[in-house]
Amino acid sequence: MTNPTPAQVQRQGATAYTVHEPRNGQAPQRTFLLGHALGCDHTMWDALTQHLAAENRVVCCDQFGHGASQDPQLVPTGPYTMAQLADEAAALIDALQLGPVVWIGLSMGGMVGQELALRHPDKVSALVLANTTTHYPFEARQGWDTRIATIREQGLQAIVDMAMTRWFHDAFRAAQPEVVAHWRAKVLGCNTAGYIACCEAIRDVDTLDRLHRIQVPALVIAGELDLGTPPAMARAIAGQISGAQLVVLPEASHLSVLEQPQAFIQTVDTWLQGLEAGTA
Ligand SMILES: O=C(O)CC1=CCC(=O)O1
Repeated sequence: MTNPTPAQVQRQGATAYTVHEPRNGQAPQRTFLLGHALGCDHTMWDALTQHLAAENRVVCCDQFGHGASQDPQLVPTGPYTMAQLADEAAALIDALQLGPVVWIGLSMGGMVGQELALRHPDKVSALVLANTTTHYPFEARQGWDTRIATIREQGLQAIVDMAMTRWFHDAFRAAQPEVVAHWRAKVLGCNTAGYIACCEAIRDVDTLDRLHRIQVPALVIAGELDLGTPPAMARAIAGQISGAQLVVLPEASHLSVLEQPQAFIQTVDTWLQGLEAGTA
């Protein structure tokens, strides 16, 4: 696993975040704000952060109930909504005076990014939406209800192995058990109520009818083996945002940035170069 230059965890209200200033010592070319998946934390982005922070400012935040955003005095009680999580991200952008950011979000982070761009269009200059969806069909929403009920009754331990099979495909789990163990421990390290509250926001995500309003450049990334947010969901997003690019990563399932970090980084880089050249 790639570790970025250490950055101190800081806090804005209930939200913990890290800031990486450009390593080249120059003014940042762009400012990126990175939103992680359910059950993870900002370190999910270590490889991408390390790469982008060569020339850019990179801010990573921990979602309520995750990582270092677990102070019971500060973190709101659930259920959460995607609008609420997006407003929290907007408040962070304002508090840190980040200006319009390139939001990169995976799964839950991609859902927050959609709402952020819809509710606060002045705060987003471009979007990367990875392994995410605009909504869930009825059966999948029932699946989230079942997951929530199971956690309420038996704790996160009861769902963590299922989560690993959704996050990482069979060959990856066999080849890199230490990575799987690391992220399994992250799930168990979440605040149970916060995890459930985020599940409720995810279950109710609903942006499809509004997505056409997004005007900024967008890159949509899918994993060809992702069962939770399959490529069809990515196609639906890309079909609604004018000019969006869609890339389906081979041999990747849900946590594509962890399974295929180099391919993920290369995809983002190529798209950013296209933005600069005016071709994306
Ligand atoms: O945990 C999962 O099953 C996959 C997932 C859906 C939204 C998210 O952030 O992770």
